[in-house]
Amino acid sequence: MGFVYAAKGISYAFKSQVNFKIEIFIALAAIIISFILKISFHEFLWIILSIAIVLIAELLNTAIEILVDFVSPGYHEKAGRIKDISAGLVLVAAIASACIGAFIFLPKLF
Ligand SMILES: Nc1ncnc2c1ncn2[C@@H]1O[C@H](COP(=O)(O)OP(=O)(O)OP(=O)(O)O)[C@@H](O)[C@H]1O
Repeated sequence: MGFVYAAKGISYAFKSQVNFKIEIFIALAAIIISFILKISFHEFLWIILSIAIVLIAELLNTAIEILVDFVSPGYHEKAGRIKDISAGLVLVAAIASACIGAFIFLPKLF
């Protein structure tokens, strides 16, 4: 039944996080563009991996934010620091994914 709880967690992240919705939208767009541009199987694996790291980062960030708010509801410098670092991990994943997407898609477009 672990799958049901996992689905509940992903569903919560989707409903509560605007960024997660945007990332899902970009992921679907990337998959559609992959088919339109007929990228290779290995290139498609990189796209899947890129999508996964961003979604995993966003889920982790969401969990960390909830955990911080739970253990430290008030203002605390360290609570803010943890959230900033957590936001940083999403940014690193997003930049890496954008680079991978650009390296795969751009040469096929221009
Ligand atoms: N309890 C806190 N103590 C100190 N600073 C905080 C605290 N909560 C948030 N902050 C600061 O505000 C920033 C934004 O925090 P917030 O919880 O609103 O996250 P967010 O990035 O806006 O995420 P989301 O929009 O997904 O809820 C944090 O990165 C941190 O710098």
